[in-house]
Amino acid sequence: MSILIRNGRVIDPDTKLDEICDLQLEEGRITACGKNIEAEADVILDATGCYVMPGLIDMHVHLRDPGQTWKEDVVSGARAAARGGFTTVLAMPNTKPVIDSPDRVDYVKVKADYSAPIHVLQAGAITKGQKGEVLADIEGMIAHGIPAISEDGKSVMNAGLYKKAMELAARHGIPVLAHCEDANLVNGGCVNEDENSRSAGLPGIINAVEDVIIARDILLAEETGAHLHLCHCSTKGSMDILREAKKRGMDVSGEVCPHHFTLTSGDIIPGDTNYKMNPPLRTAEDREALRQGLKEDVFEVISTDHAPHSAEEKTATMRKAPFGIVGLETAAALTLTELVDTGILTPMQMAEKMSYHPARILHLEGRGSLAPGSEADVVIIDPDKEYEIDTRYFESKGKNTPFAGKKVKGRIMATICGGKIVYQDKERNLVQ
Ligand SMILES: NC(=O)N[C@@H](CC(=O)O)C(=O)O
Ligand SMILES: [Zn+2]
Repeated sequence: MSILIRNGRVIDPDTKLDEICDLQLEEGRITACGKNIEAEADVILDATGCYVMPGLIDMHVHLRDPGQTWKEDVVSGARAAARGGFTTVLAMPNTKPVIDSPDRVDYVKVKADYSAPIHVLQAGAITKGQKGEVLADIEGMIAHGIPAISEDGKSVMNAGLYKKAMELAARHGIPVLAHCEDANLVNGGCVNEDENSRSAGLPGIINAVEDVIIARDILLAEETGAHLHLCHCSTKGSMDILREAKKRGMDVSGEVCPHHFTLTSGDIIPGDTNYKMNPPLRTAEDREALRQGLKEDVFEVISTDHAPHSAEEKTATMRKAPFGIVGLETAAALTLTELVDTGILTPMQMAEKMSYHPARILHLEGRGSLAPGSEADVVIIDPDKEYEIDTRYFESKGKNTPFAGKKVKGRIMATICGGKIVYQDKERNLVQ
């Protein structure tokens, strides 16, 4: 199978190329990039007016498989990813049961290999059952292919245990993905602690819940030499502390999710649990700091924290409903609309944060790049296409998003994974 993508704006952070040209894919690899490639191809795609980027990579998704497959499963999640322009996702281990052993890593791997249209990677939990008491079989899971460890959904509150996990991660050269939340400071909070939470009479979550653990984890990473990656940063403090750590030359990185750079707690529609996620929507000051941190590359990654829940579960009250919103099918459009179209990020930075840096941090050889020899994982995006987000078209089982009905600019036209077209927009046919 060979594909020739003609006349797109090819944006490749790896080779720093940003120009209108053609891209050739053969037998699952990128084989050529240049102007007016004269070659036979099984499929020719006309990408005029579109960005052609390395397939997007999402370092933070919840696929709910095993155990809660009414919310999502490996296959529905992977289809949603393909529709969102993603060719690789990393699933978090807070499933039921928790992915804390080589066998459970294999379960996801086998299911994905047989049935998922894109690459699905699995992160291993840090402690058995995410109970925070004893370490999981981290080395066993590394032998079975996990690219990272994470206790996502919570923090490992025992710093001594966490330090041991970091030492293992450092020894094996894999990153530690840190969900930063001090369990003893949360205090039953369900939204950000501010005048909005107080007027709604809801228990609030203070910024220190996140910042205290970010600071602790950075000190532990400094001590152990582990690569620390901060998940879903939401506060101004996270940006300030991360920037300081980088100034000291530390190997630490951080991600921001589209909802945190788009919305604030002031946008919450009272009682609408599609605005409830963890960490919560913060203040305008926090959002500005996140945007600035993305612009200045303090945060090198945009991830979705795709967290599907069923409509029934989300009909509960703000206090009782589960935390989390879906993100795979809205992330590229929100990034384009909120950050690229506004001049905060260049298209190149978008490709860096949504593909190149995730590949680099997770050590995914041959991904996040359009250089010849790389895997033929490519996304074609029309940055000018305007439309309203409509959850009826979502491939995800989860429809829990605060962005339903939002007008956005930027649409995935095609997703190619391993040299195969795994998603194509129905309105505009690129095939010539
Ligand atoms: N982010 C969320 O609000 N929820 C996530 C957990 C997490 O990513 O921390 C989930 O698993 O539902
Ligand atoms: Zn988390």
